[in-house]
Order: sequence, then C-alpha cells, then structure tokens
Amino acid sequence: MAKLVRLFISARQQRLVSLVLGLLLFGLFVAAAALFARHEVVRLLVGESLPVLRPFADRADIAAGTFAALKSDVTAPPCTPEFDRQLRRVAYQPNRFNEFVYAPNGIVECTSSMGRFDPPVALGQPDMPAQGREPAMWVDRGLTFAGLNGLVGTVLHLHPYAIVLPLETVRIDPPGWMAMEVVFVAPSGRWWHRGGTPGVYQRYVASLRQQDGGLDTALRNSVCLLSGRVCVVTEAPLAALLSHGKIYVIASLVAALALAAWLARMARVMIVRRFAFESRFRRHLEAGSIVCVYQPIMHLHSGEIAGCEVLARWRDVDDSIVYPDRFIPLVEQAGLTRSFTRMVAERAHAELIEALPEGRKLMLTFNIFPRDLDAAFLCNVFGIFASASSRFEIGVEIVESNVIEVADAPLQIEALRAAGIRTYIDDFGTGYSNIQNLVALTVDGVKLDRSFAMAATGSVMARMLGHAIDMVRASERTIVVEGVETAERLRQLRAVIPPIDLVQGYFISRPLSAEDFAAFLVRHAEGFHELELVA
Ligand SMILES: Nc1nc2c(ncn2[C@@H]2O[C@H](COP(=O)(O)O[C@H]3[C@@H](O)[C@H](n4cnc5c(=O)[nH]c(N)nc54)O[C@@H]3COP(=O)(O)O)[C@@H](O)[C@H]2O)c(=O)[nH]1
Repeated sequence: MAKLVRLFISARQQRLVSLVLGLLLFGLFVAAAALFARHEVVRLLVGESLPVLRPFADRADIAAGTFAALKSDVTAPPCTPEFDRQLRRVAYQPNRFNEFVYAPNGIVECTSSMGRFDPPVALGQPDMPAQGREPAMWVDRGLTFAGLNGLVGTVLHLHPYAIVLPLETVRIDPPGWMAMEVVFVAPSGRWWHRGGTPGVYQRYVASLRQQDGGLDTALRNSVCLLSGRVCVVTEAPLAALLSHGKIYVIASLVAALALAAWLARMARVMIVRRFAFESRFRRHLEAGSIVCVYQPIMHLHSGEIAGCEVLARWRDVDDSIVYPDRFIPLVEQAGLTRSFTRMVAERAHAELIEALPEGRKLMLTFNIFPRDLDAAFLCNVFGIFASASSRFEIGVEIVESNVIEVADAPLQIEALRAAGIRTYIDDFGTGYSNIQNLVALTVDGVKLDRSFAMAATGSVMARMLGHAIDMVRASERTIVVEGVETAERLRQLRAVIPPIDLVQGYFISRPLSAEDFAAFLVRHAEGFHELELVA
C-alpha cells in the first residue's frame, strides 16, 4: 500500500502516472471508436446485403404459393391428360413458376413440359433435404430426368410435386470499399457461387475457423435467408475502410488524443491536490501517525543525563518520516495546536512508561505552541504524567518572541510553576530576543538557540555565545545550550565559569526512539563520558 501511495506523492511519479493514464485512456478511446466504427461498418454491410437477398426471398414465396396452388388446384388422377391440363393451368397463373414435375417420394412420374423421358426416374438425394417449410432442394441439377436434356436448374420438391427453376445467378454492384458474394449453402457445408466476387465466401469461412488467432485484415459479415440456404457474404478490407474514411479516422484519433490528454491532466490535478503534502497531512493527522523522538539533555559537568526533549515527527502515508519544520506551520494554520500537543504528550507518556527503567527520574521538555500558553490546558494535557510525577519533571518550551504575544503570559507561567510544570524560553538569542522580556517573564530556564553552539570556532556567533550565556546567567535562569555538535565545543562550554547547567546536541546524541533512549540511559548510567574517550 505504502508503495502504491508513493507513486502518487513524488512529482516525477505523478507525471508518470498521468502519462500512463493518458496513454491508457487514449488506447481505450481508440478501442471504443474502433468498436463503434466496426458496428457502423457491419450495419452498412447488412444494409447492402438485404436488397441482394430480397429476390431470393421473393422466389421462395412464389415457390411456396406455387406448391400451394398445385396442391389445391390439381385434383385429377396423376399423369392423366386432365392432370396435365390442371398442371398447365397453374403454370399460366400470374406469379407462378411453370415447370412442374409429379414426383411422389422423389420418383418422377410425369412433367408439365411434356419432355421426353422414361418414367419412373429417381431424383436422388437432395443437396438440401426438406426442412420445416423449406422444400428439398437440388442445386444445378441436370434436368434430363424431366426430358430437358443438356439443361441444369434448381429443383425444389415438396411431396408430391417438384418445381424446376432455371439456373439463377445475380448481378451485384457493391460500393468500392467492399466486396460481396452470394452463395447457396447446403447443411453439409457444400456451397454454390450465385453472384458477386468469387472468393469472398471462402475467406469468410476461413476467418471463422481462425477466429481465435491471428489478425484479420478485413471486416466480414454474412446475412442468410431461408434457413441459411441463401447467404450474402460481405467483406470490407481494413485498408479500404481506412482510406475511404480517412477524415473520420484522423478526426477520431485527434479527438481521442485531446480527450485523453485533458482527462490525464485533470487526473493529475486531482492527484496533486489530493496527495499534496498539505492535504495528506490534514487527512492523516491522527494519534497513530505521530512519532515521538527523544533527544537527551545532559548536565554539562557531571555528564549525568538529566532527561530529554520530546520532539514530534509525522509518519506520512508512504511511511516516510516527516520533520516538524514542514508540518508545524500546518498544525497552526488548521487550528489543531491543542489536539496536536495532547497527542504528542499521550504518545510520549505511553512510550516512556513502557520503555524506561523504573525509578529513573527524568526531566521531559515539550515544545508547545505560543498560543497555547494556558496553564489550565497544559496542566490538563500533562496531567497524565502526574501519577508518575516522582519520575518525570515536565517542562514546556516556548519561543520568547511569541510568549510576549500572550497577554497574561507571566500569570500563566506562574500558574504552571505552581502546578510543577517548568517553562523554558526556547531559541533565545534569535528573532526579537530582548533582555527586558527575559526579566519580565519568570521562566525557569532559557535554551540558547543552537546557532550559537553550532557556529564555527572563532566566528562572530561563536564569540557571542559567551555573552549570551552571561546575559542569561544574570537573570538567574537555568541555562541549556543546544546544538552541541563537537567535542571541542563541549570542552569549551565546560571551561566556562561560572558553570553552564545543561547541554543538548548531536555530539551527545541525536533524537532517539523511546527504546533507543532507554538503552542510551542504561549505557550512560554512570554519566556521559565521551569527552574523556575523545581526549
Ligand atoms: N509545537 C511543537 N513544536 C515541535 C514539536 N517537535 C518539534 N518541534 C519543533 O520543530 C522544530 C524542529 O525540530 P527538530 O527537527 O526535531 O529539531 C530539533 C533537534 O533535532 C535539533 N537539534 C538538536 N541538537 C542539534 C544539533 O546538535 N545540531 C543540529 N543541527 N540540530 C540539533 O534542534 C531541534 C530542537 O529545537 P528546539 O525545539 O529549539 O529545542 C523545533 O523548533 C521544535 O521546536 C512539538 O511536538 N510541538
């Protein structure tokens, strides 16, 4: 899941996702357009086929009418002169065929044409046996049996009569982009060309056989009548279609491309909006996504670990850890400062109670938002540590420049002290730090901004470190020097007289998980003596 989410977080991946989406959509639209075009072409093929089939349907109707007339109008005993007269009467009726054969059970006994032959003659096996209302049918049958030597025709037989039809072929003139063939098809699969372009039917049958494999280069269709006996098979080669419909093809491609590009762009905008850091943070800011780390704070001279500063991190939806500089301003903007501080305090409490060795007394300092310098609220939040009050000494850090924006800051600080919560001015020496504020705010301690201790030896900032320490010491507050990154700086701080109280920085330790902090405490139970090791 985290991997999937990561896809949507980085700008490069977002671009890639939108590109892939665009291509997929383009493919989808082209496929949809191709399906629609296929449907339309098949509709046209059917439209061209039906008029070609109509004469065959008409002939079948005439045959049916003729058989009915023979049955009702010919009543004389078979093959008598009267029978012959009656046959001819039917033959002269309008819209009737006129070549009849009396052939009960397929054995020819006499005909209407008076041809010379020696009855009885068996018609033999039909090419298409009678089926439902359809008569049995012989295609291109030699007509010798009816005395019509040398002629061939189609014979229809519906007991006891047979009708002889002349050889029938059709002329068809399809549009240039398609080819057409008319065939008679027997249930056995045998077929007879009746008109159009030879080969179309064969290719159609071949394409049906290989339907599951291979690319067909033409659209094919067949429309059949009379229980599948007469079929019009049509074929539209793709090349002909593309060249015939060039304009439509180009217009469809351009439209598909434009629509896909637009949708992919919209999707990207939505992804960017949804997965922008700000919205991810707002959606997923909850107790479970807060990570606490603990940076040891050391008594400078004894090396004893006095406690730690609790620092918050946020676990992003892709499981990466985000530093506070990115999200603290968002917490403030969203007005979630109080619930955020509560979540940090509760998580730290749960982790430390679990991880720390019993009986170890520690100072814990928390960063609070300036607007939350409210003793009632803070006592309530940090009250969870009260049951373990003998174990933890709670302090809150607040940037001095912001404290002065809280009208009754001195009162709140006093109330906190009364409740056993210490206050520290954080990042002293930056921004609007001012000695008057230091005097007015009765805080317990001052944390010197880390830029002093981190400054290169001999730099202006490094030289100012001593003055900043003097200034804070004059106010009789506890001094914490942050940002101690080197043994040399620690040694320099140890040489300062009168002595500095507490130090914090990467040289002592980076912020640690609760388990690592507990292990750190065990490792340095006798005090932090790395300096001696370095020396
Ligand atoms: N309201 C809240 N603010 C919080 C909370 N957790 C953190 N913060 C504030 O975010 C700022 C950045 O904090 P972070 O990235 O955790 O950095 C801290 C230390 O890692 C860093 N530090 C400590 N020692 C050194 C060092 O030797 N070198 C070095 N380059 N950096 C070091 O300093 C940060 C601690 O700063 P401070 O708070 O001033 O003591 C920071 O401003 C936090 O206040 C929170 O839960 N609530």
